[in-house]
Amino acid sequence: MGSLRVVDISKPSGETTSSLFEAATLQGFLFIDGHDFSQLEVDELYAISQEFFCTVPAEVKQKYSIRSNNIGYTDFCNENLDPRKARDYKEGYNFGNINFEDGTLNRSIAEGEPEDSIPPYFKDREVIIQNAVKKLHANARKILGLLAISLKVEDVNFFVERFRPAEVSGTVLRFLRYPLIRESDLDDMFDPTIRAGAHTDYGALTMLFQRQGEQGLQLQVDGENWTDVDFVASTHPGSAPPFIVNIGDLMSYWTNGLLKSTIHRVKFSPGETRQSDRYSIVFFVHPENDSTLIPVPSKYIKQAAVLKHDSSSMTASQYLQKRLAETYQHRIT
Ligand SMILES: O=C(O)CCC(=O)C(=O)O
Ligand SMILES: [Fe+2]
Repeated sequence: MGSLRVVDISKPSGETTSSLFEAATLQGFLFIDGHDFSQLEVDELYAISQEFFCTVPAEVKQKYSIRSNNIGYTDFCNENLDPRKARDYKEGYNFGNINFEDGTLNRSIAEGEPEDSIPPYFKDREVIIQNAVKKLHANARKILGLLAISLKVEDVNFFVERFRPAEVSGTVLRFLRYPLIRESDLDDMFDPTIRAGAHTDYGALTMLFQRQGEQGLQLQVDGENWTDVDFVASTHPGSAPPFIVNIGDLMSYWTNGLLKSTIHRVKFSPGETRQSDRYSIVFFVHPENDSTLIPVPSKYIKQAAVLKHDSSSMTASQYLQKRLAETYQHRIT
């Protein structure tokens, strides 16, 4: 497999949708250029993420530990993306239950549920994060609309109607930090080269910013070999680099496997030459909680059915709960 396709969505055309379709059906991974994020905006998000992980004391971060609603802080070795392997050496913070219309983060939705308060460090920088999630969600809806066209879905609004900005969904913004590991830091607890175990994503789409010199993401397209995802620069001056988009399990269910939810992981080579930690910013896009996972009405999908999934009786939120339970294995409440 060569490097990933770059699709520019700034002026969508027939070529854009066919390119998107090819990448989503063949690799399940691609780069999106022509989004509306400037380099400055993304740098600001990285700066917030970095300062949070490196300056907020561990006991404060732990006060906001991740709960079963997938909101909060996840500590080193808490998560098992590949449940057969060692736990992941990374830390992260998830914002969830977001209202993408007004940008409210971590809103409480179920009556009687304790509120997911935002760590004060983030609270002080809330507006920047709110603006970013609103834009991420708008970009996601644009990509979903283009996918609906490329799939020839009978109702071209099929996807966007299931991702309304103010409705409750499992959509999450996640800051991740994978610390640099030196030979002297190694112990037997974990495989030092695997930073996030092999997995597929649980949602519909994932959007991911990675920085130059901090690669490590790998895909397994053929079920055997791992391919590195390189860094790609934007063709638009002043713009942030293209973000990576990958197809998640729900989109695969919706399309009878026509769009690929590809296995991936984060791995660094032993004796790696990086000088710093790796940070990534990930936006996991989920449909409204009660969306069912029926194949979308498209002749194309009927004809091309690759996989018949037995998921039609499940909703998006039931599927998310099932996958989170496997990942955390009783380590969250
Ligand atoms: O950090 C990355 O590059 C990818 C992380 C990932 O695949 C995930 O959290 O689902
Ligand atoms: Fe992932």
